[in-house]
Amino acid sequence: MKTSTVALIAVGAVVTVGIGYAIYFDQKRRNDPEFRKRLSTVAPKTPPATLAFPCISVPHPHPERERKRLLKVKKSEEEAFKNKAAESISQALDEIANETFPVTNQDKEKLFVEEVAKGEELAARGEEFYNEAAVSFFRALKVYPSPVELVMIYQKTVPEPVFNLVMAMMSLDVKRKQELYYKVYPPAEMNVRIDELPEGVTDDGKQIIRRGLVATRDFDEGEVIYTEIPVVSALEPALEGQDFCNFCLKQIPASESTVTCSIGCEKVVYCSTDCEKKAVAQYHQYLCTSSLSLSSKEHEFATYATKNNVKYPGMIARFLATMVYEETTKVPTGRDDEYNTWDHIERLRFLEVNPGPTEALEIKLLKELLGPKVPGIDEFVTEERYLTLKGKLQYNAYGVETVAEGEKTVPKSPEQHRNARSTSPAHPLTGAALYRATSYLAHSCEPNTAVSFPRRTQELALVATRPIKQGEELTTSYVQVDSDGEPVRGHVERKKELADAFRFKCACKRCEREEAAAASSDRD
Ligand SMILES: C[S@@+](CC[C@H](N)C(=O)[O-])C[C@H]1O[C@@H](n2cnc3c(N)ncnc32)[C@H](O)[C@@H]1O
Repeated sequence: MKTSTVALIAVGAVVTVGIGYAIYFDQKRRNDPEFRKRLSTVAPKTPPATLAFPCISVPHPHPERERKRLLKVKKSEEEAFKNKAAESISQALDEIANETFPVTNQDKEKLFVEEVAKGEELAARGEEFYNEAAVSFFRALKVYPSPVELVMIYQKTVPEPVFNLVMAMMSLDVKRKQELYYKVYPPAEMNVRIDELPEGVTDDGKQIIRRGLVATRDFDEGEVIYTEIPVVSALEPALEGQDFCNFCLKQIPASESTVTCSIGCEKVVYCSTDCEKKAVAQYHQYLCTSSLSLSSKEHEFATYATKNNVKYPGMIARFLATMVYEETTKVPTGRDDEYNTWDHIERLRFLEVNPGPTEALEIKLLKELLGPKVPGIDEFVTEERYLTLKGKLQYNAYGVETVAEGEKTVPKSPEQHRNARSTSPAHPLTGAALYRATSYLAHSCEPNTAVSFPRRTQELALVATRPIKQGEELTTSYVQVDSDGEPVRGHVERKKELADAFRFKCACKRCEREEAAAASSDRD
């Protein structure tokens, strides 16, 4: 193999797949569990034991015993080889984690060419150098814009044992990054951590684990534990284009003038030029209906949402656009402890959304809207991924309240999400939003926190409703429990609602007390 084979093919491949958005969706594929599953079926394969531990063949008088002995030796050699390979892979990854990777495209390209050449040269020297060769190929993979394409090129050009080592490094790298997530997120200044907690027991006695928020210090009643900006949000369709900001969901006071869309559409307004700029950059450039005919895909998408009074298709479109924005504007540092929007969302649990004609239509509209503008989106938005995203939004999003009760009547949308002040369901919801940390906030019928929107924007503040000790789990109410300090309904009704909407059995102290009281009055 010529020294430049990989580099030559790789350059060709980048040209074919195109750079830009395609890069992003390619990276997503690499992190995709399905893709990883496919990888794990090819790697790590154990090279023949003779490679590292040549078998010593000694004639033996008992052929059957000898066969068994040889089998045993072979098995333990293979095991030792696997362990040794795993150890050196792990060490190599530790070293690579401490390296600083280049930021500019020029420097990345330089590193890529150097590492690939080094890898090829080492691989050509023979088995003894396979580990080092794999490390070089892996480094090249780290800076290459389209890793999946490069893996395919490696598969065709690199000796099989080296390829298997590169694959094993890739798998372990993804696994490590996943495990690191809850160690670095949420950041310390949020005063909470995400812990594994017991959720209950299955019918066959297995413990169910969920993740929840735990305080990392003490809090007084009324103290703000953290504030959080959502990953994605959306106004109620009925408020769009009126006096509500399309970006931060704030109501624009009558004394202030609204900021209109700089691209020129009349469907949305903003409370400030700052909100307008952010919205256009992050998502509105893909959704804007300006200067387009009424039959355009943008109009069709917007009309669908208004006519059916639904926010989630629009939120999914925004979410995908935001991912593209993030990927094309951020300065990569190559650090393993940095996570993007998808990394956050990927971890959230969700309720299954069944495919039906509504979802099929939404996927079609979304693809027609974004497809021509975002290369790679067509393959990325599979039916499964769309339903998963919708399920995650429906399960985890909060209703956002940016107006006081009685200030405005907003038609309720048919979509399900948790309401911030579930003790006051009459409170009008301005929209819905998905938050990274708050998504992990569990339910209790006597919670120790409340979700609020003190700036009357999408920014959420989690407030302690009683003194909280470090290490205590934080909870809020997903459903209406009290009204003006008086219970509005009993544990049976609350439990039913929680089971229907969130599929879990509430076992909070209040439910326990009420159940015990009901049981004792039944006995009397
Ligand atoms: C909004 S989701 C939160 C899940 C979280 N975002 C995650 O991805 O792990 C709500 C789910 O958390 C679990 N949960 C919340 N509060 C709970 C509680 N008090 N007891 C048991 N499970 C609870 C239930 O599975 C519920 O359906």
